[in-house]
Amino acid sequence: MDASSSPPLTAQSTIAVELAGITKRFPGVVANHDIHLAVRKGTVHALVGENGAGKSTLMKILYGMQKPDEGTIAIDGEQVGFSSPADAIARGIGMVHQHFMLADNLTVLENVVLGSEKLYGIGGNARKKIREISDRYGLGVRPDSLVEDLGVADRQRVEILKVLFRGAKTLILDEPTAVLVPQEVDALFDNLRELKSEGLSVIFISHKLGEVLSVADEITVIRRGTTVGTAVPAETTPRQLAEMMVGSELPTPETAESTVTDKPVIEVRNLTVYASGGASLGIEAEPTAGGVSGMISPEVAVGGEVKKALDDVSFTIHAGEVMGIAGVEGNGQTELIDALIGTKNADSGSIAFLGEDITPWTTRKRRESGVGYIPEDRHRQGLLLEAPLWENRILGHVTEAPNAKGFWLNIKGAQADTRRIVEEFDVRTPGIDVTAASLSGGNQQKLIVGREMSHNPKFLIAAHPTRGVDVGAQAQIWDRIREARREGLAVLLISADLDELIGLSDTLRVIYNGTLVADADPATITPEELGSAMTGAASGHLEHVDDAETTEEAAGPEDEAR
Ligand SMILES: Nc1ncnc2c1ncn2[C@@H]1O[C@H](COP(=O)(O)OP(=O)(O)OP(=O)(O)O)[C@@H](O)[C@H]1O
Repeated sequence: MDASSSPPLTAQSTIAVELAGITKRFPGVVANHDIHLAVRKGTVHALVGENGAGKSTLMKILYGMQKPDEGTIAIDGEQVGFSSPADAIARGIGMVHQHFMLADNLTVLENVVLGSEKLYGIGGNARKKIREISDRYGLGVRPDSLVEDLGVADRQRVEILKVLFRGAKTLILDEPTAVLVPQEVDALFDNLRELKSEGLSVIFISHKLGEVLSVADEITVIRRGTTVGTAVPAETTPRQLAEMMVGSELPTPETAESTVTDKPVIEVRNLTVYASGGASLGIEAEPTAGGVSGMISPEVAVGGEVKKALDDVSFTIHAGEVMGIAGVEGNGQTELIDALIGTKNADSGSIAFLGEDITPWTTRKRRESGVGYIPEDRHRQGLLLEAPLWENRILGHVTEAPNAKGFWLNIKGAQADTRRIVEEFDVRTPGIDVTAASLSGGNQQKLIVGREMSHNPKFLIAAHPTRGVDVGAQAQIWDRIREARREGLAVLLISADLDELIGLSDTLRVIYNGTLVADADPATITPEELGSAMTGAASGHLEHVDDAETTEEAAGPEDEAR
């Protein structure tokens, strides 16, 4: 941490935003209780806390999305009352959501002016303003680019620009680094420093405590709905911060030992999947926990052009092995997951599970045979948001115990098991009858992981298994995966969290443009090297993967124990 770059935190510094005595109750839950947060002008203020601690609720209150039951908000020393985000925006509050909200088929300019046409019109003036903001804060945004052509980091910059365009003086960034590779995180932090130097303030929510300590000027810690203190990064370690969040000392993580065996669980050979959906193998689209399989034949692809999203991919994962796949989002990971779980058909190639060719199997058959699935998008694919937790327990496992007894649904069994999962995975909820939507993001994730691990899968597809999950719960989920791996579970791990990929994987592959371009040794590779490889610039530490033979060798049990 470069403490010298931070402005002095004196009592004289102007407070840009002050939330005092904020209390917010939901049925059965006090989400915020007497919270105090003071954000100084020209600083990055981090907000940290366990899943369900109340961070998002507090920010929704500041952004006018929710009304507090008690407490006050002051902007530049003046007390305000917000009834909607429009009120908050008018007072200079901007929010960049974790899930980007841009329209893909529109240009940057169109996206930015959408809804605020009155400010600078929709033509030359708006374009000029966008360029001006982009130059001023070093965002490098081009007004006429089509959003669908932009990568994740560029889209995020457009979101930031959109908020600045509307006159934001305080920006709320909700887990902005969750989807970025290390180099992109550095670039984002440079942007934040620019914003600071122009006198703007940033409220930064993150579970990545190392990043928090490197970018924040001040940190507010929330535990179970209440402010428990503030920390100055120069005087705090990640561990101390985590202990403040949890309220107790953290256990020292166990060292991982290799459990890889020579028994193949999943054998993927020459798998090719077209971006447009893939040719139908005569299986009807079926609603599953993995979503509804969409089988658009290549002929209907836009413009008649068919692009390979996954091109001739081969690998083997053995019992007891976690194979991690690193890659910038959109390089074929989604299609690989879809092909493995069966929501998209292979256009050529094969998938064998415990020696049996499952390429033509339905998603349901795969799941019933022992394929577990933690999906990428928990809202669209992992949960029924408006259904109670116990119904979500059944999702994707309708025919299996404890949810079924013979041909019948066993509701009592599902409910009892939901209570067990809530207890065991520390899902913070007032009960199992509340809707999944009312859980905080991290707690929704814990519920999904609990559900999938409860069916003792033999092969687990884990996409971002700890996304949005706090450090304590992350360690717990990793432990559960390691424990199951010791029992012979094979795991395909896809994650944007490079520390997770390196920490959990036995073997590590890099996916780029739909092909596995390299493999890496998790014992020696650094997140930075992996980040470079992901953007297509493979470093010397990586070996080239030519074919299935090389792949098998690299994945073999002779891998050194770590
Ligand atoms: N609309 C709602 N209805 C009922 N309960 C809610 C609602 N929104 C939030 N809660 C509850 O309030 C508490 C705080 O949730 P919040 O989303 O603010 O936590 P968070 O700190 O942002 O967590 P995470 O890090 O997991 O995103 C949780 O117990 C959550 O279940």
